[in-house]
Amino acid sequence: MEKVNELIVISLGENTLHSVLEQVKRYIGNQVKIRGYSIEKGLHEQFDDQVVLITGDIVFQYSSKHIQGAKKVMIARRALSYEKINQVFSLKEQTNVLLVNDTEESCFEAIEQLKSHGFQSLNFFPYYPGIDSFVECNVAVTPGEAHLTPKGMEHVIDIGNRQVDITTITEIMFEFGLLQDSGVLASSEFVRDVIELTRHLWKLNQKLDDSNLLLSTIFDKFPKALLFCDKDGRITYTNEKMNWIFEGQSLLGNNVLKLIDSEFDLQLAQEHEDTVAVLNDHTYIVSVDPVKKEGDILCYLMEFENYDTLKQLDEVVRTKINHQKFVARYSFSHLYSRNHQMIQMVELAKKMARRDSTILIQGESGTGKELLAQAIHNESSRSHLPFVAVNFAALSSSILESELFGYEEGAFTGAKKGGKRGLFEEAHKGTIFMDEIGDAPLDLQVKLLRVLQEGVVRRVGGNEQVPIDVRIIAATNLNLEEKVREGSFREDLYYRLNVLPLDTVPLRKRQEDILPLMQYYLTHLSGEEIYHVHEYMENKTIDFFLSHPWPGNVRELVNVVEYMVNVKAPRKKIALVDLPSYILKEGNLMKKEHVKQKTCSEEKEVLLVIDETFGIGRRKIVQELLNRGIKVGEGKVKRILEQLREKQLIEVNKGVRGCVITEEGKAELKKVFVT
Ligand SMILES: Nc1ncnc2c1ncn2[C@@H]1O[C@H](COP(=O)(O)OP(=O)(O)OP(=O)(O)O)[C@@H](O)[C@H]1O
Repeated sequence: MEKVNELIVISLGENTLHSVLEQVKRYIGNQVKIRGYSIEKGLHEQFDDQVVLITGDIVFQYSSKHIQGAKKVMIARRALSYEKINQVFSLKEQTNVLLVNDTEESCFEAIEQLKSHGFQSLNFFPYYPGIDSFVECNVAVTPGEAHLTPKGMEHVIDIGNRQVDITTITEIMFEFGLLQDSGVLASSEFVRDVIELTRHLWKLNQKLDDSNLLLSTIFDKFPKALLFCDKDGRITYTNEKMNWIFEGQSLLGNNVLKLIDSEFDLQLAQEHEDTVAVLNDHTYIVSVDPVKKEGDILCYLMEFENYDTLKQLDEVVRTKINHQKFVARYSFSHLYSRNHQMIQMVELAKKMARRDSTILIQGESGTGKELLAQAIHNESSRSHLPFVAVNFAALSSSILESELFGYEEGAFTGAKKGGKRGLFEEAHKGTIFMDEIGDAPLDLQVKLLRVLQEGVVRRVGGNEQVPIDVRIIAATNLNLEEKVREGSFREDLYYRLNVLPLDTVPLRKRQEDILPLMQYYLTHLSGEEIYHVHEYMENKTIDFFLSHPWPGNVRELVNVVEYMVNVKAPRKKIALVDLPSYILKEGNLMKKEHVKQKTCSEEKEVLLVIDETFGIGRRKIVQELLNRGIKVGEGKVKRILEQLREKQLIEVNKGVRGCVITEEGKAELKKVFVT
């Protein structure tokens, strides 16, 4: 029999015919002649001994007489075009949709296919030319037959002609013996189609990714912690600040109700404007907003604002507004520390606040001595009465005297008419804070002592004794014991002041406080809610801060934070180079010293402690070494002291004078620490 090299394609409508012809020609158009016919236009030929491709079962019914003598009849399997189907995804569940096609059968076929592709939740109703009646719908979906949709249809989605699938193409090729020659070509054509489709999907994805990035950047810059969760509370999105509440860990997929304290209720929370909730041991003001689409709740947006910070800001604002001359602004809630020694000290201070005895606060500059004094006053029964601060380092002896004790009219040239009440009188019934008391001139010390002993003041130029009832809190960053030994501070005054001693701890000895204090002040000074310092600065900057010696203590830290808040560029974290140069220099110096100290023997460590703390006893040396991370028992320190004494590097005195370094000792230290 003569070899047939022609393919006959028969479809119901012209539209489908053109689409199928175009597709089949792409694969085998070079090797096989292809002719097409539609039932729509009418069939007049017989296709005996021909190879025939029909576009559906229904075509068979209409063309059976013409193709019964055909050599082979194949039915094309056709798939939906994924490229165009995405519009159907935008339809809401349970929407009534008119499926428009050229025949009843092709309508049902397309409906079946759409359902099998996951569109079960749409209600499809068929529409084809000649249908008796049909369900009125607002939306029509059609595979390439948009021209058939009934008039007045608002929304028509054309998902395009269905594509002849690869198995049908393979069947045709097999029939024409082309599989070996063109099979590769056909499959590569098919692969190309798949690649095209993938590229298209990738582009769509890319667009989604871009808008996601945009949105998450906006959310990350938002000043509060945010999350989205579904109706059951399962978290679907969190911004950076939210993650920092949980120390940077991702919360996606967790249930927000399990993260919040048990009494929290999503429904109730959205009815109230602000609800208080506890998360990871901190209190937050939470507001919940439902995100709705066409009346249905899609998800919830939850905002969290740090309640503790808000409360403190509120207190500061209130005390600033109320600020009068003699008001203490700070309370214990402003004094932050996780350090064991500091916590104990604060507990002690709270107890002392209840009594009236004199307190002496000793500690390095910037460690919060004044803050502590104000907190003690505000915790005491005198809190509603004046808190008067006087700085002994800032004023000369004569001015100090008239400021403290007041003066009578005509007491000296320039004295005010009618005289002036002194600070002791102003502080009557309240507290007087004598800052930098170590700098008080000796002559004034005598007068102070008398006031403390007798509870009366005498104005400059006056004779009258004015009784005063004040609570005294003194502070110094100098070593008063040493000053007593040197003779520059009166021993009797020292004992009079040192009734209730408190010692603040330098920041370098409480590393655990550095980052929380930074976070606290970043939030206060930037006006933004900073949930974790990592939001604000690079890891290297954080490491630097953790190893910085902080000679200016918390005051220095507050200054650095203020500097950072001023220089920080939007969307950029603070890097080391952004820090003020003085702090970088301090850091380097410290590192060198640290290296040297590490190489130093215990004997040298003890010598160093004695050098730094004039007249120190054995027990205090052990404690000081511990503070520096060196554990040496008292017995060993005793032996070391003995050796140092034998080498004449120190003098060991009995009683208060303790151990003192000698000139030889100092020279020895220099040898160790020469760079
Ligand atoms: N534990 C702390 N928590 C929060 N802020 C602190 C703390 N300690 C100190 N500060 C802050 O550090 C700064 C310096 O504190 P303060 O003036 O009380 O130090 P000081 O020891 O009195 O310093 P100086 O001896 O130089 O007078 C202040 O802004 C204070 O609020």
